[in-house]
Amino acid sequence: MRPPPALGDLRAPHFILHTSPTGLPPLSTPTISQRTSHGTTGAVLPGPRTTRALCYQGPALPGPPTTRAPHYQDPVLPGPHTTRTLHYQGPALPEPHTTRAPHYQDPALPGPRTTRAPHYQGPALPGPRTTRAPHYQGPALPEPHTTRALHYQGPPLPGPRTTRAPHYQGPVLPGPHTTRAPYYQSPVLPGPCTTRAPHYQGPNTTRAPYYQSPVLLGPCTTRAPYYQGPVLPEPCATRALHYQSPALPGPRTTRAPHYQDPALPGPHTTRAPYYQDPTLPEPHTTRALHYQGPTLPEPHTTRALHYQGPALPGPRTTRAPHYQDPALPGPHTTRAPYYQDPALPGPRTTRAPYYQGPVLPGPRTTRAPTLPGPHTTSAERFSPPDYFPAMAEVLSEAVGFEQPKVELHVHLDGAIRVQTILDVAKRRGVPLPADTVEGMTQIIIVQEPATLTEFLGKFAEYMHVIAGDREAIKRIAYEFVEDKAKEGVVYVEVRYSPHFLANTQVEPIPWDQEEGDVSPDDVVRLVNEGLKEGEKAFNVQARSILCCMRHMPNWSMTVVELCKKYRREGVVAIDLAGDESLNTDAQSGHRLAYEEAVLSGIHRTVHAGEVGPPSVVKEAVEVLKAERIGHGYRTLEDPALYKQLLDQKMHFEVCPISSKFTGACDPDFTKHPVIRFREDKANYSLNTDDPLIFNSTLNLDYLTAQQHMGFTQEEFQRLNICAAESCFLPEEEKKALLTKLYEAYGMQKSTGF
Ligand SMILES: O=c1[nH]cnc2c1ncn2[C@@H]1O[C@H](CO)[C@@H](O)[C@H]1O
Repeated sequence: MRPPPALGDLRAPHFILHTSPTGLPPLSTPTISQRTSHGTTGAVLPGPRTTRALCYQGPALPGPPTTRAPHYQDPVLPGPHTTRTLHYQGPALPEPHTTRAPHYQDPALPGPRTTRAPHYQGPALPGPRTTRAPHYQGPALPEPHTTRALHYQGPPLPGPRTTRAPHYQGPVLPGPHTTRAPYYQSPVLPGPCTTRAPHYQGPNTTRAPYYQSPVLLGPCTTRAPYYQGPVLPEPCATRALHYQSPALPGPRTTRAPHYQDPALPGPHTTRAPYYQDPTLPEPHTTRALHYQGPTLPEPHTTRALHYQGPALPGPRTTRAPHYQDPALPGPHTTRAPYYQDPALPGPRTTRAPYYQGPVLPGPRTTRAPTLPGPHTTSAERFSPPDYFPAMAEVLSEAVGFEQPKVELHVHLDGAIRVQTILDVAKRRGVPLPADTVEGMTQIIIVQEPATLTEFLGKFAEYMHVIAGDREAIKRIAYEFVEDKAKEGVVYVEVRYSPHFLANTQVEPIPWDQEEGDVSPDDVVRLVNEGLKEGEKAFNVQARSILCCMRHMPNWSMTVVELCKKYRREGVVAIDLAGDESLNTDAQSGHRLAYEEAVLSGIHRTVHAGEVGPPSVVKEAVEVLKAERIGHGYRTLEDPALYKQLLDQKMHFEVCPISSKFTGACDPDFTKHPVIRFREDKANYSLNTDDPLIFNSTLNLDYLTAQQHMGFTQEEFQRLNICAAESCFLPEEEKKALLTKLYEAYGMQKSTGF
């Protein structure tokens, strides 16, 4: 038997190359004259000059050395001179002259000499010698000879005995045994009996993950994640996550996260996170998260870790936390926290380590945290502030409202015990700037009214200690419930970003962590466990809300999937948190996630109108279908919108102390929007938001409302009943909670508000 020719041996023994007159091989594909020393002729082979396939590498051919041309795949080799096709790697063929298609791997073919072509996807094979499609791995097929190909994408299967596609894991399908294959991609999901994509668990029809049809009708349609199709024709269409086409046609279009094309044409375009091109042409463009480029050329640009807001107006630009360039040019610049350059040029200058206050007014002035006068220095001599407005009230142990309370808006990562941060840091060997509760508290807390952006920077002081540590994550959830019990809370919905506490499967890994093994999914399970154990130990009902983050639209689909996955383990809703001053309109990631939440029956709340304008509230309600609004203070600036929300009994999650320290509201509490809410008998609640960072408690929020805004016990009762009515518990459990409150308040249910 003749061995097959090696790749470098094409001309021998069967090939003759027609070479060019120069003697060199021609540039075009050489003509191959085919010949054989054996004159045998198979039925399908045209003549005696058959040859071996180019690159044939199969086993020795059993018969005489006839062969087929490259890529020849006719399975019906009738006679004794058949051969193997290119790349054949199957098992030994049982009979001398049959052949198998390439990649065919089922050894159990029932009949003699039958075979199917690779990738066969046709209908049921009629006779006893049928076979399965390549790679088919599904369960036993109910009928003896039928089969469906993997990746079946046809219309609904008509009869009761059709099969399920391999890997199908969805819920029970409504019709008798029909199904769609995984990767079903039909855009026309018409009626109530259409099926769900794999993993889909919601009540209504939906599109499959990875849905890619480009023909979405109408101006406001969205594209699926991973959409990579052609340019979208309508102005309001959003771009898919990972969309990378530079040809965005209209003004105000946004770029997908990870978009990195520097040639953004219009004045309103935004840059994606991770954008790192230093040559931003327009004065009002913003810099992306983690921007690390050179000095910014224009006076109004800014840098800030996480800062993504609009251009800062004046020459007092700020530097990002962690910024360490000592060459700060102007008189009003500030130093970043951690700035430690000893070579500060002028007299009396100093920077307290970890200084995070607002822009300092004069040249070279400085303040250690909370030092009262100008030009003072030394963080060591720092003592706790006496101007913190509510501190005296805490010390007096006055209680604003002693009856059972419901809290709906509190961030788990903004409600950690300082002692726990210290303990975990010690156990993990994480250095911290202070090793006492007092010292660390002073570093973490917001000392005076700041901006939301500055406030959000505070999380960076300690999140790296807790994130990625299973024990710590579970512990903070458990301790949180204990703290709420002590505050007289009987039902709480606590929120957090699973991504912010993870150190793997999150892009980018937050808080400068090394990659680890705690995924957002793990985080949710750990928090669920901690809350559950806390519930048992402290007799508080605790549910959770998972946060999408404004600056991370590419996390949002995962967030909604986690909501769906853990809806039976205490996760009740999705939220959108983070810096509202970001230009987020048409951020498809959030929009798609909220669409999915609607379709899946996941409850929805959105941070809106805290520092952002009423349009953000409107968008939250109309586009994201929010059922509650986080904060919502600035709704009052749009009377029509406010009236509409009053009429529809929209719930406002009000956080009085928070609103002062994030700069959301006038620090004068007598001017607080919640007074208007009260007067209008709006549906709202009182909440702490981030008690760690505001150094506050729920009692302090109630005391503030009582002492500075004239709230009565009756109003406290009313707002707690509003909170219970707007909570995200299932109806039955909500009723039980309401009954508990009515009893505690000594009310008949009918006297509700
Ligand atoms: O008042 C707030 N407004 C907007 N975002 C907030 C506020 N408080 C906390 N977070 C953000 O929500 C994340 C998840 O809990 C926190 O890490 C913080 O970044």
